[in-house]
Amino acid sequence: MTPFGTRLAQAIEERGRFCVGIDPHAALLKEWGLDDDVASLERFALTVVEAVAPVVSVVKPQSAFYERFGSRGIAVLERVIAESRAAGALVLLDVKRGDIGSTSQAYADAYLDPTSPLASDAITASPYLGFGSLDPMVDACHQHGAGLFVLALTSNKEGPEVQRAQTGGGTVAGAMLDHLRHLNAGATPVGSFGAVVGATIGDHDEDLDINGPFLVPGYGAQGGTTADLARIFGTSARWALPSSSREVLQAGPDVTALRDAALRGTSAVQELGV
Ligand SMILES: O=C(O)c1cc(=O)[nH]c(=O)n1[C@@H]1O[C@H](COP(=O)(O)O)[C@@H](O)[C@H]1O
Repeated sequence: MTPFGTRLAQAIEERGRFCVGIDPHAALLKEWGLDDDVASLERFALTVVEAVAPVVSVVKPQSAFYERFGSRGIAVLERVIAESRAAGALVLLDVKRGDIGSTSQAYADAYLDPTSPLASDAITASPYLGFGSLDPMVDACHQHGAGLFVLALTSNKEGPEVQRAQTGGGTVAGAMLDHLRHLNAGATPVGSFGAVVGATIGDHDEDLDINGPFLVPGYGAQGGTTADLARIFGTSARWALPSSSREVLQAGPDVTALRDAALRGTSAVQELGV
């Protein structure tokens, strides 16, 4: 299987650099004139897939919004994943998993093994049980050409308490970035092991030269802008993938309006020229 980093580079080349989060919030279902039930969840999510999966490089369904409807919600998530991939988008499943190694293996089997019903191109992972606890996921990525986006500097205001804590040689986030740099060493055009760095983070002193991609949430509804991409990533901005959920989803339920919102997002990044 072609490595995820190579597949991401190809998708960006063809479709530009923008990720749409498919997050069916209860408030958005209401805004779209839908009920808060599983039929509405399906209608919402598949409308977004129809609108954006044929045009953006990456979609990012956040699992919690599907899980809250139980097994029938998970069945909708399976369709979102399969139909998005069939339409040519890479699927980054936002599950933020992390556990002891033996359980991480089960998460790898659930999300990264191509024979699983929830198999995705990449997932988000939390390294805060120790980066090495993610080893089974890293191995699965090597085996199946999948990708991992590891939380480094998240977009929420509570993140710095843990992520900016000093370890002696630098910050906790810096240690996570070091691990990613090591995993991506020598990969071309870019490695498969990404970092999550929010568009809302303030100034930082981290070395973001990890030869890997960045998922950049916090863009749009949380206040992040294209100017923040240049500010935060500097020369590493080429592989920074801004991700927006609510700002795009608010354009629905009209399919054309949703697609236009996604295309505007892609153009804004392109115009930035970094
Ligand atoms: O991993 C993520 O995607 C993520 C990391 C982070 O630091 N901040 C963050 O907001 N997210 C996710 O990105 C999405 C942000 O949604 P909007 O604020 O509506 O664009 C949600 O699905 C969050 O769970």
